[in-house]
Amino acid sequence: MSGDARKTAEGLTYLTGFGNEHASEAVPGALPEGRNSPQRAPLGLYAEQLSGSAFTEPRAHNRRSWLYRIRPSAAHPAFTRTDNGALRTAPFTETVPDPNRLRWNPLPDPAPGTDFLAGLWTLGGNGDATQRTGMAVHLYHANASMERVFSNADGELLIVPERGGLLLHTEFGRLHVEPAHVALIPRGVRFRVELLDTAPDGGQSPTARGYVCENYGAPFQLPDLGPIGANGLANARDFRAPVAAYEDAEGPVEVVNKFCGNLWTATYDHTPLDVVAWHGNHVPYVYDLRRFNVIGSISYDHPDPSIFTVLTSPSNTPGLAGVDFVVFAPRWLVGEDTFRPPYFHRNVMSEYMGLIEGAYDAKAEGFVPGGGSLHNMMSAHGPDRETFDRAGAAELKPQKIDDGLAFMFETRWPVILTPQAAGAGHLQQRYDDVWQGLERHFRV
Ligand SMILES: O=C(O)Cc1cc(O)ccc1O
Ligand SMILES: [Fe+2]
Repeated sequence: MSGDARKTAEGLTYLTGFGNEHASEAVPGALPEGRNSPQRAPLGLYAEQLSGSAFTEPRAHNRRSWLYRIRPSAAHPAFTRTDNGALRTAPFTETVPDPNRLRWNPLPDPAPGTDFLAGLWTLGGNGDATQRTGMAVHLYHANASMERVFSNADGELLIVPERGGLLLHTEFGRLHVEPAHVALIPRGVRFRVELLDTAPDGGQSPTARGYVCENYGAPFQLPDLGPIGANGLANARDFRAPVAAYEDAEGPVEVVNKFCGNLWTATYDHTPLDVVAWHGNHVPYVYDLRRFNVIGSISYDHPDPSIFTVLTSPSNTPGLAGVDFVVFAPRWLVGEDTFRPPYFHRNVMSEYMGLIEGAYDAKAEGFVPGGGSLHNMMSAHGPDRETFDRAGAAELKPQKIDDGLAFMFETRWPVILTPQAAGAGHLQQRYDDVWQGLERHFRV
């Protein structure tokens, strides 16, 4: 059942609830009653199904939406290849997998006129888009709104803004997303990105920067809660889907489609964002990370960060995610006789981390908003020397961590870099040094 439609501060109305069977019409009567595909759809619209799962997947995993649109999506000319820019897709085979701990500064400024699509820059990833497995880590840095429309056949896109608000014009309606929010565009859904904010330095041109997890595998879902109970972590009611809002424009519109790793373009004679009504569960959504209900230890020890999972893309092995999206949100630390920051560890999973604002409690410096770190499978990492020394000497009174918002894309396979990430000018050269000088304290 669909949640209530709610109006937000940004003036947009949303439908609430994760995975719901939503329904929305921008014009009263546009949505057929009692059937999906009447002989003639209301108001002269075309009915079209968009499937996000095989028709026959179990009901709990079945995803599809019905769209009622001015023109059917099929009405378009042939796509032709266009330049992929800095966007790359799995399989990633161009560099030797690197066991080193790696860290990057933010992307350099884009050339004038760079829209969200042109501003996408792939760091690396794993799996194979044609096999619908694995993931990619992208960053974006844009300074122009999209005039064109984009869709991705290869997977869903989890957009994590770090700088600048975005208005996402999707086939399903509009979503507003800003730093500390995330947005998800499902596989195949067409959208364009309008930049909302001017540069922080007071410059007039808008600017937007952030991260994207492209998930080729099973769609993100909420993690099971097990003994946590019926509530907590990301609560389903805080996920917001758009209400139907359509554009009705004739004239040339460029539509770009990423298919098996390449960008293809076609010039339509109308906008494809012409959906007047829809219903279904294959829908885009936004989520405010500040709503995350952080659960942690109230006795001793530092729990594994799986306790901070917002969304998970499961594999066929229970508990083994293709990719998890994890947030390190403001929280209290109260553990007694406990080393409170992240521990030293080696992990069979591979960890890409980014920073949305402030600082991260395992790194005293060098890990900056807009930057990122990669700790691939089994690479040894943890607190830097300064953090280790400080945490070992700290008085263990209750402590609020509220000066930052970090996240992790944690994946079952190593992240293989693109050549542009391996050779980037903004790749830090001496990251290993943060673990230099950890002194020997052993005494018998
Ligand atoms: O490496 C990191 O900073 C991420 C992380 C955080 C934590 O609290 C425990 C384990 C872990 O990998
Ligand atoms: Fe880690």
